[in-house]
Amino acid sequence: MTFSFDLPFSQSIVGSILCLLLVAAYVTILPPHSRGILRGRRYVMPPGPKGRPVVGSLPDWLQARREGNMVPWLVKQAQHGEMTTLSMGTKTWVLLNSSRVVNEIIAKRAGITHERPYFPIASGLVSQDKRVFLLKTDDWREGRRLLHRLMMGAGAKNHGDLAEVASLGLLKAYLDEPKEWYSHNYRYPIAIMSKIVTNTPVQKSTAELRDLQNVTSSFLTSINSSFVEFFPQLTMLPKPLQFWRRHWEDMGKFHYRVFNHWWAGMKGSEDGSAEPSYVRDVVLKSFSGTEEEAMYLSILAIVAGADNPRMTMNAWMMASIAYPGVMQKAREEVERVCGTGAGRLPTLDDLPSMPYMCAVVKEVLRWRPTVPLVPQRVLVEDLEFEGYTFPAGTEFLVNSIPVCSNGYDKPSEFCPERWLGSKEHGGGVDQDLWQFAFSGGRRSCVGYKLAQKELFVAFSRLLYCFDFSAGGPFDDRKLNAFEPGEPFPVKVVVRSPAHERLVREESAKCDLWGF
Ligand code: HEM
Repeated sequence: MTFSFDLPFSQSIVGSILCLLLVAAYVTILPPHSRGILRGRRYVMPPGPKGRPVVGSLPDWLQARREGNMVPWLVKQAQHGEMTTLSMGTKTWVLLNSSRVVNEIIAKRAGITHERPYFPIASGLVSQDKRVFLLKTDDWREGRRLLHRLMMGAGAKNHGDLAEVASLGLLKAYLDEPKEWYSHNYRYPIAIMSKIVTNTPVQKSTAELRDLQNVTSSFLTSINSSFVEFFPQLTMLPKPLQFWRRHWEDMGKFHYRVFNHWWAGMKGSEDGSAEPSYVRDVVLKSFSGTEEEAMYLSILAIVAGADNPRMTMNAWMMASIAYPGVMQKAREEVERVCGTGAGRLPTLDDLPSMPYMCAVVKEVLRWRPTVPLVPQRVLVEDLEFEGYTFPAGTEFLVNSIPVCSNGYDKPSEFCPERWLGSKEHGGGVDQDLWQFAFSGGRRSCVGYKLAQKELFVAFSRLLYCFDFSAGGPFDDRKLNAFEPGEPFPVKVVVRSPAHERLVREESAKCDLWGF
């Protein structure tokens, strides 16, 4: 009797405890906006897709990434309005779909939106917790200060000269190896950054450059591409059960090997006889991190300073073959300033006289933004904004394609004219921050000033000296940014013997790649 009474009683206790544990476990994996009831608050979020129980929209996102459909998926999410709420496993994502809300939330409220979440895959396994770009703010601050000093400090006034000199290497390479145009588009910003960071010319083989590009592409695609980024609790499982680890750790080891190889040539010899440089005199002397952290920091400047300009130059090339009429107009402007018969190469001093070319640079950045989804910032305290209440922990992401389309007339057209005419947007290349391309707030791009100069110099000089046409069928929406070979077919031809002579004479004044 006692036995038959005790068993159901003890069973119900065990059952209740199990239920409680399950509820507690479920609550810990709820995204922040669904935990309002626990905090005694009701959060009012912008609209978004309903998603599935527990995982929300995560499976759709991961599938879109796997299939290479990330951009259309992101564009579709913007149909909900200026902001879209997505439940992503344990995370609440809010996509910012217009320049206005990026400015309001990321720039004006930077004090509470500069934090990064922890990325167990992209930052942990792939970057060994050393890539400054993804670090939490306390660990990021010192590296950022040094990067800022490098790109915005006193030395920055020479960056335009470096771009002009390196562009001579670019022109010569286009002349000698026109089929390799896409490789030259990478070596050009690498040559500039190498000089800025190490004060030495870039002396790397094509294979070495390809490795570095591969590292950058695989790093960028590792961000937010594993379900573990969205359920970080899984990293508490015993290591043998973490079946995903091996893949990402191997990637991290490859990145480390490539970085180490570059670093050996960057830090100078042990006896301190290296040229004075940012690495030797700033990073190695004043950075409080380990040498490995110094390596990641120094190489971040090179890869970040090379990859986005590379992709932007490829986008410009796409615009050149898809919109020959626009480029002809830009060329006529350059010729009005530099002469029609291969008179002289355009320089940065010509910039104020070339508003159309400045507008071309801006339009390339708007037309095909190189960072379609800017990695998230975490809100550190609850925020009331325009009728919404966002809980601390909400992750804001800049959804660049809608940001670069919303509010623009015929946004899919490449139309530099849209930047001319109005006082706010017309004129010089360096007139505003162009928030749409370089993000905003405390973590925004530190290299935007250099980018504006080097793109202006490269586009105006290439256009002055070469003709570009399609070398086969192409789709102007497919830039194949992470393709190791030619991303789309282009035929490059020097415009005339006089232009060839100009390139040869100018480039002979400097060593290879201008330094
Ligand atoms: C067309 C050229 C470029 C574009 C479109 C671009 C865009 C961006 C974007 C969108 C970010 C992310 C900001 C965020 O997370 O909110 C970024 C970060 C960064 N960019 Fe650029 N960038 C360009 C050129 C450069 C250049 C020339 C440098 C030279 C050093 C550079 C250095 C960096 C660095 C170091 C970061 C990380 C900043 C940090 O974590 O604090 N970028 N860039």
